[in-house]
Amino acid sequence: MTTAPAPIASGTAVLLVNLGTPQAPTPGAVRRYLAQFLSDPYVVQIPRLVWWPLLHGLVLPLRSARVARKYAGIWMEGGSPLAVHTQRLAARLQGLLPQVLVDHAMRYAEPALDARLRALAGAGVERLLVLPLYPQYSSTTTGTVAALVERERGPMQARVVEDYATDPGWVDAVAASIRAHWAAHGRGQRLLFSFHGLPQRLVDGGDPYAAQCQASVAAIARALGLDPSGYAMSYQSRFGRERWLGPATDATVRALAAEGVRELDVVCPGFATDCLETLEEIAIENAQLFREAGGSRLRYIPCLNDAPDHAAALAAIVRRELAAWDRAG
Ligand SMILES: C=CC1=C(C)c2cc3[nH]c(cc4nc(cc5[nH]c(cc1n2)c(C)c5CCC(=O)O)C(CCC(=O)O)=C4C)c(C)c3C=C
Ligand SMILES: [Fe+2]
Ligand SMILES: [Fe+2]
Repeated sequence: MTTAPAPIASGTAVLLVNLGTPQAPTPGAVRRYLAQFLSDPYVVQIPRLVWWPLLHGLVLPLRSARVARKYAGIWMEGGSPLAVHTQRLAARLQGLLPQVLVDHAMRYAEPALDARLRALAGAGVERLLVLPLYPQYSSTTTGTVAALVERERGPMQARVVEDYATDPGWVDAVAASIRAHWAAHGRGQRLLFSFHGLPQRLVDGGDPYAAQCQASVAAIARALGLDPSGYAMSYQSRFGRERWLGPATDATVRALAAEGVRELDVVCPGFATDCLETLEEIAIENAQLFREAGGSRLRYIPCLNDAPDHAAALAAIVRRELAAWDRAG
């Protein structure tokens, strides 16, 4: 992970950046990961003097072991799903873009973003296109990646893709994955689009995330020819006590069961790769909630991960961004 990539002729590289994930499904590794993640002022905006004792005295001791057990339930042979799928997607993208170097990094944990930036600069990269693996922009995700890139890019010129929430190639890839899932596993009575949540305060303060999630849903539903009565949208993974974006996924899943929906399909187009929040929270926890509320089956539709048309959509975004960069000089 720390070896410098070979120099490339064009001096241009593409860096995929994902959130990051623990190195092992153990309380210690989860604690180290959460400590770094939840110390980022872009993610938690409580003053350090107040937050630090709470984080280290309460949140980490209470959360680490419980969350480690959840990771253990979804761990793959090659590691955490988010790490495995991100690595495979980067390899697939490199195959489609032989003229540039494709690398990947994580905002938290390994391979660390700041270390990859130094390695790329050291390998002679002059121009770096950063593609955060978040289709919808939020200051808590894309924003913190952009800030770290700006601080650590060294002599490289860097450009960050802000979002691809309604990119036609990406929308078509998501729609195709939903159609393929219906063809292989049957189609439920309703399709739920579930996105990671965000404190409502950030949305009120101008974060475009919620509007972009809505735009993604509208575009995917249009590509599928869905009637508004055929789908719903909600936000999952609430953290802490303040009000988060709603409606909440767990309440929505229960409400749909109470309404008489027996077979429910759930897709998570805010996540480029499968992770704890999809494989555990949706496919295990919410599936159980749905059954407890009277539903018969919740079918989780996987993320695009390293699907060929996912890599093709990202390659098209990269080519377009590099061309725009060339034109801008
Ligand atoms: C204040 C807390 C959090 C904000 C704001 C937040 C925004 C946010 N997160 C994602 C994507 C992912 N989050 C994941 C896990 C995760 N998220 C939080 C907290 C906030 N997220 C925590 C504490 C955790 C860890 C798990 C837990 O302790 O419950 C993941 C999965 C990581 C994995 O290893 O699989 C992803 C992906 C987005 C897109 C987002 C804002 C829009
Ligand atoms: Fe999160
Ligand atoms: Fe969660």
